[in-house]
Amino acid sequence: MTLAELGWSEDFEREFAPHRARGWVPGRLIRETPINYSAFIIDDEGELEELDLVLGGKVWHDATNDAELPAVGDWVAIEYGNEDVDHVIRARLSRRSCFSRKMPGKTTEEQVIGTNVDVVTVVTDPGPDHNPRRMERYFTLIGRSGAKPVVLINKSDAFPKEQCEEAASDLRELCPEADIHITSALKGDGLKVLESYLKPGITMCIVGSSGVGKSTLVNQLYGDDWQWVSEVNDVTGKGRHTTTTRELVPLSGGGMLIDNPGMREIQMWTDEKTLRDSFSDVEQIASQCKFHDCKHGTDKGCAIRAAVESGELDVERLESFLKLDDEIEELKRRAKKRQMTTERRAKRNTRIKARNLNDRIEWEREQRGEWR
Ligand SMILES: Nc1nc2c(ncn2[C@@H]2O[C@H](COP(=O)(O)OP(=O)(O)OP(=O)(O)O)[C@@H](O)[C@H]2O)c(=O)[nH]1
Ligand SMILES: [Zn+2]
Repeated sequence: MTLAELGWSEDFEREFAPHRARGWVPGRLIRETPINYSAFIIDDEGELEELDLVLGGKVWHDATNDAELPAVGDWVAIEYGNEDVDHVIRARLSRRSCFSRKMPGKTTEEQVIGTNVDVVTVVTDPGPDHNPRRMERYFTLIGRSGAKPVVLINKSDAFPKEQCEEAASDLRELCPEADIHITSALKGDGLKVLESYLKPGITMCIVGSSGVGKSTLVNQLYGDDWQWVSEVNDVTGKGRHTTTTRELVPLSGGGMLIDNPGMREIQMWTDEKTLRDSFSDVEQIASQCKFHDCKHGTDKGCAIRAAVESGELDVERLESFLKLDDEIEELKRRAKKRQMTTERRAKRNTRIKARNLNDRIEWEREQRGEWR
């Protein structure tokens, strides 16, 4: 295997020159845990090798926020350690693209899901999942990342041809930059489309609602050597293949997939936004209730109840709105659990600093302003 097959390019090589001069080697991050990172490197024999790394003090120090810290997909400069000293990330190369989103909940912190992603594939279907408003959110997210948007309108075998074409033309209108394909994973043409993008060195993410055929497609890509278990019961990642699995997977046919819990949650997040948006008229009325935590029952000064009484708001619509709140509560509960995991992760920096004596010395020296 070569660096190029891992996504390395001449631009990276140029940026890496000063690091090479110091004897550091390039590696691509494939995993991030609360205490360390793992990366792929290409060893002297041209073999793919996996290394565990700790974060160097300067990299941590130079990051002005969490989003600038190394993340899965990043290229980093590695200083080799030995039996007694950890391998250390000494620098992060600039990102060609960055797939991120705002963290769930009230924080405005940006959460990086994957970097140096070339193609983001959204899988949907022409029937129950077809939802231009939700797709618009995906397109915004992908557009911001710098990756190429590709859509598979899957399960074409189960819907009339005209319905597939109609869905495709809706989406083409919505996002002319996107490649829109009508596919059937069952018939195997979905795999062909994915493979046409997955040239050597190309990194792809696959997102989309539950049940649209993502794992079917990914399992076809992996072939016999892997199974993608997409059932995620909760945010701890339970039910996934394994929690310590690589989040960046090289495919035997070329190209790589980035798949991590954040990627799977995009679906949850977009659904919450779409759900809320579809009731914006009711939300608007609710915002005029006297109490911000109004249950719209017997509370004093309830604008919703007034709107129902005056006929401005339909009772049935109110009922689904009230149910919607429960649904969103459930989504938030899951998001919060996820955020707790992320916050634990944010604490890793102190631990990393304490983990490695050399790094702590370097860190303390920096704190005293002795760095260079
Ligand atoms: N008719 C038809 N069914 C499909 C196709 N692709 C997948 N399915 C079926 O749709 C169901 C859901 O497919 P999955 O691959 O599990 O969907 P997913 O997107 O991974 O869903 P989650 O696991 O919930 O994230 C399965 O029963 C598949 O066999 C297709 O092209 N045509
Ligand atoms: Zn009210």
